[in-house]
Amino acid sequence: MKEQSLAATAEGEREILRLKGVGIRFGGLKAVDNLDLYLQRGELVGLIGPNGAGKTTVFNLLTGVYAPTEGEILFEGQRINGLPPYVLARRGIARTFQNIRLFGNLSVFDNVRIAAAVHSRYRTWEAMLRFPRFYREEAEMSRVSEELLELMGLSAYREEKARNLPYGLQRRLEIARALALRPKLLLLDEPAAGMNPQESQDLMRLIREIRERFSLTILLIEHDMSVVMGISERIYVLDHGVLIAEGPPEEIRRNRRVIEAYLGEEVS
Ligand SMILES: Nc1ncnc2c1ncn2[C@@H]1O[C@H](COP(=O)(O)OP(=O)(O)OP(=O)(O)O)[C@@H](O)[C@H]1O
Repeated sequence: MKEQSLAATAEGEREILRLKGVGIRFGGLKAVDNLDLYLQRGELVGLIGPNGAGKTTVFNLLTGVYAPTEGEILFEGQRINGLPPYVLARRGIARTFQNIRLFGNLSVFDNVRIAAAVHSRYRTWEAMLRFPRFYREEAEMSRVSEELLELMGLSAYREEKARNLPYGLQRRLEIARALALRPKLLLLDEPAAGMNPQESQDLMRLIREIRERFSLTILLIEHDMSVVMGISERIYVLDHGVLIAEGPPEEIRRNRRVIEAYLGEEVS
């Protein structure tokens, strides 16, 4: 009995996220139905499926945009159902969006710098009175933001308005901004959308690099099969809100149901 509970604890520590029978209904539509999913710490996992399968809805459930109508979401062993987005961001869940959501009129640097402020601990009155802690934290946040721009290859665009960046760089900036939240779990929603093959390859390399460097767990929605098959250790496949397969890329590629629902014959 004791051994069993020890094993359960060890499993709990390895596991960062678990969804148990999670579902959400929008009126008559079950966008996600009875979903079981887990992520081990440090894993890089793909989430794929046809348009409208429920992938982005899963991200919205994980980031508190929606509360599940059924089931349970555990993050680091704790139930997070229905917690608001800012709490989940502070707990360590960050995301990028399918439709890029940057502050277009702000500089590249400020987009990252604002996100870094999520963890600032000084109080408003300390900022107003310019207390030392305010200056220390401001300097630290700026330093981290500069580093992230450097890492993402964006330093040269530091003062540029975000809206003026080419599309591929805007996607990189979104990732930099998510990293400024110092996440444990990073959710990437179609990061390679609109990129040419070379940009996608560079992005894959970068995603691997940031995972190592920041000890991240990554869940990735992506329609570009060369990216998702090339980078993921495991893949979940949704169709009409239902999980139809889970496994390593080479299994998913050959899975009959996945081929019929999504991949078609050419990828197999
Ligand atoms: N707020 C909402 N209200 C009503 N229906 C919604 C809402 N959000 C999502 N849906 C519906 O839920 C289903 C799943 O949508 P979702 O955006 O999660 O799919 P997806 O797999 O991310 O698709 P895509 O690959 O096109 O981005 C769709 O039928 C969508 O219309």
